[in-house]
Amino acid sequence: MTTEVPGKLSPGRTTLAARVRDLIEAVVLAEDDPPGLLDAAARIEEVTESLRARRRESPRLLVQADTVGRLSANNPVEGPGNPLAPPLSRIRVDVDGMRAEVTFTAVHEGPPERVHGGWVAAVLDHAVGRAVAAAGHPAMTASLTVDYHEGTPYGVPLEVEARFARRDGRKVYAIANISSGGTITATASAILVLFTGPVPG
Ligand SMILES: CCCCCCCC(=O)SCCNC(=O)CCNC(=O)[C@H](O)C(C)(C)COP(=O)(O)OP(=O)(O)OC[C@H]1O[C@@H](n2cnc3c(N)ncnc32)[C@H](O)[C@@H]1OP(=O)(O)O
Repeated sequence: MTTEVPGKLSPGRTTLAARVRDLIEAVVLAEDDPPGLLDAAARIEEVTESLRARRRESPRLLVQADTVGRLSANNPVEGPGNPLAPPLSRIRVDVDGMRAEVTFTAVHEGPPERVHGGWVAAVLDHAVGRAVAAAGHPAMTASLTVDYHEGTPYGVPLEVEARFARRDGRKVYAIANISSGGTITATASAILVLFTGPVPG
């Protein structure tokens, strides 16, 4: 079952997700103090159980969202309701494409001081999906080629850009990049295939 929330998400949900994001970072950076860590684990388990007692059937939480129409606030890249999402901010979507900001943290570290390539690819994948939907061609990624030009830093705001390139039958081509302070660290080219049925939210 999905829940449609017109307009904005409830502040409770975004605040909870933000605090859990902080928690995940604190866990990753916590000093190795076994009794302290076990005590924290027990307290977290209590909170988890209280939330689980009010569990919904589906992770989907649909909100109105710009030109895409509907997008889950629990989307794992963009969604402010999902603690796993970095999430994206300052999202601007129009027929020309998508621009957004994202700030990764130590949680996303792959190479020392740099973002894991899988997270960079996830953001680029999401961005091309958003860009083609905004251009009027909602589609699923069939192929994503990512070139990592430089390490992508975390702890600083990064710019994400994606745009629709062209369409050939059901195939939709798009490109995207992620940059830090004007330096492009990774680029992607993607082939997406148009949805044949209803577009999932
Ligand atoms: C707005 C929301 C923003 C969020 C965006 C999130 C982006 C995502 O993460 S999408 C999720 C990840 N992607 C997926 O799960 C997709 C999994 N793959 C599939 O479901 C299917 O392979 C699918 C739907 C892409 C294509 O299958 P199907 O509909 O049977 O198409 P099919 O007939 O095989 O191919 C259609 C065309 O695409 C081409 N094609 C298919 N796969 C590829 C590929 N990997 N590389 C190149 N071309 C391909 C085919 O050659 C064919 O071309 P042509 O029309 O010229 O003959």
